[in-house]
Amino acid sequence: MAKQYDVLFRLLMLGDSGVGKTCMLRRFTESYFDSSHISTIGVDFKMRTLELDGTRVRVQIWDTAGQERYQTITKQYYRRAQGIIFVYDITSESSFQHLVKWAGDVDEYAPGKVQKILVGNKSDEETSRKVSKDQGSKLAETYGMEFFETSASTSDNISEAFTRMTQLVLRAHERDVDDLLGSLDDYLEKASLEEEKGGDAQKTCAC
Ligand SMILES: Nc1nc2c(ncn2[C@@H]2O[C@H](COP(=O)(O)OP(=O)(O)OP(=O)(O)O)[C@@H](O)[C@H]2O)c(=O)[nH]1
Repeated sequence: MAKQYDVLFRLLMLGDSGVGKTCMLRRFTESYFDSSHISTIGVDFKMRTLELDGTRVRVQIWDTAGQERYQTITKQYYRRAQGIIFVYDITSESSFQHLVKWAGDVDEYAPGKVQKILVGNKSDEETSRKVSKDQGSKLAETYGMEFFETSASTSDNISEAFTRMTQLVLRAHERDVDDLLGSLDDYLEKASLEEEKGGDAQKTCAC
């Protein structure tokens, strides 16, 4: 069966417990919002395929537990990620302050080439806001990241944030992807020639 995508990337969501990581992921992958909070245990993931600049990108998005007691487990996933989404809750000052810790952990455990964005979630809760948009934007600038305010509840900016994250990763790995697609083209050409000759060609494409 033909492969449904060209490349596979792994993204990781980090941030305090309750900021809305699971809800954001559900909104993006299943267009669904649940107002209950069931804490993630360890890690969980969901997939979605996007078509970007003519490339079919399959993203495997890892949702990590924000609770401290799972940190030993979640840190093991840092080094396998190509993109990291830092999330805080705009109604929680502490979740914003803790970003220093999350970013420090990533510097320690994640690969240098990893792409990062900053997201302030729950933008629908304007009346309970504790972190201004300006504060979020300035912190993102300090870290050299792009910044989004999102709402998993209303869906505002959710697709934009995940899509941009994926695009940044795709661009950072453009050369690898070009090499991969080039070898895939060679393979398909060879396979069709073999088919014409009645032969059989096989290749396992690991990305
Ligand atoms: N108003 C509003 N509530 C939200 C939003 N996103 C999440 N929530 C609520 O915030 C609570 C926590 O959401 P989760 O997605 O479970 O939080 P989490 O970051 O995955 O938490 P952990 O798994 O413990 O790390 C839930 O009650 C959600 O309904 C949002 O955009 N707006």
